[in-house]
Amino acid sequence: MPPSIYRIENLVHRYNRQPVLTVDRLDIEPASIVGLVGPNGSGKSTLLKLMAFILRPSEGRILFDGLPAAPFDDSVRFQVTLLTQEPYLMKRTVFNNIVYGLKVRGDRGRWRQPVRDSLAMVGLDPDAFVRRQWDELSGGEAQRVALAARLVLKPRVLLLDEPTASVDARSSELIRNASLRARSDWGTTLVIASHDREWLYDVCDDVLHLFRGKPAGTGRSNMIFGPWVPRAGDRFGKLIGDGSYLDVSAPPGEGATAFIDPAAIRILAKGEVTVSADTVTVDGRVTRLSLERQSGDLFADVRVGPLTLVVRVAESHLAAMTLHRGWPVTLAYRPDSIRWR
Ligand SMILES: Nc1ncnc2c1ncn2[C@@H]1O[C@H](COP(=O)(O)OP(=O)(O)OP(=O)(O)O)[C@@H](O)[C@H]1O
Repeated sequence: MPPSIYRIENLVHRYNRQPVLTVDRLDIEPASIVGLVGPNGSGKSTLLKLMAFILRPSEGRILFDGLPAAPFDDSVRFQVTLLTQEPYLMKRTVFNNIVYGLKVRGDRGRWRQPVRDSLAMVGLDPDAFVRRQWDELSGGEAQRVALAARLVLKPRVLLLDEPTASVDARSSELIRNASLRARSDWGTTLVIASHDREWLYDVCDDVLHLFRGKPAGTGRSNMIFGPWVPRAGDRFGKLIGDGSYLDVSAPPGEGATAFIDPAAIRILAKGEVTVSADTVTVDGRVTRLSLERQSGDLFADVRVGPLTLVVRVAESHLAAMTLHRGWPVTLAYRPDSIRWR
């Protein structure tokens, strides 16, 4: 088996002596597409910069292809490219922006066709765009030119930080397609940080959650923040409007965050009443149904007051319910299935 393209061991990163990221162990397989999700400040951009070798970890090490990688060393840095959150275009034409990385890497080949190919890959007509100046582009076009400038390198690793943050649905779709093509055409490994969970789950093989600077599990997960209010018995709850609550087990502290596995929540079939004393229910409305590419599992997003909960719809339950966008549903779960952090 080839080594992981990245292996992170005992990594701590600090800014001004404050630890912001701690990763005991993380492996990323070649040609995988891995998502990073987490609240603001959870360390996603820091992790991407460390993986791009433009930051040096305060402690620990990053193996690249099984070998310890020296930050700032061109031999690894040139295999990896990072599209930052606010990509910067130089005050030049689109063509010159795109070939810049090739020049830096000492590529003296013919650039015309690769530039045209990379523009086409992000859905920009090469004839209309190669000669444009940097300031003759919309925000979404600039974002896609910046991505084209990374794709032209045919990188082994493409790191994307919030690639869809300021673009419309069509551009998001094009960025998704370009990411999938980079993997299938060149075996590129992608690591993508995004707040757009649905987009991310659609593109990625797996999604890593970061929470307060630490990995907090993989896959689809519901992360729910307090405040938590005492309820009857030993229950607590989160007020979700109109005097209704999302009930939880006793939180370990005031600022604790609840994680509910989508597979631990059930949509009750029509007419079904609950179940057992240790199960609670909450009403919501289906806002989206999606099929996970890798597993073939069906997921429903259910709006519950201000929250959206992701629920895995078990195949055995599918026949017993009709699910449509906009339909009211009742969710049932056991508060003791909640994990706290
Ligand atoms: N250059 C820096 N100097 C000092 N602190 C920093 C620096 N960059 C980031 N931080 C802090 O490190 C923590 C992690 O930031 P990071 O940008 O990695 O988070 P993020 O998950 O990408 O957040 P967001 O979703 O808001 O982009 C935050 O507390 C942030 O304030």
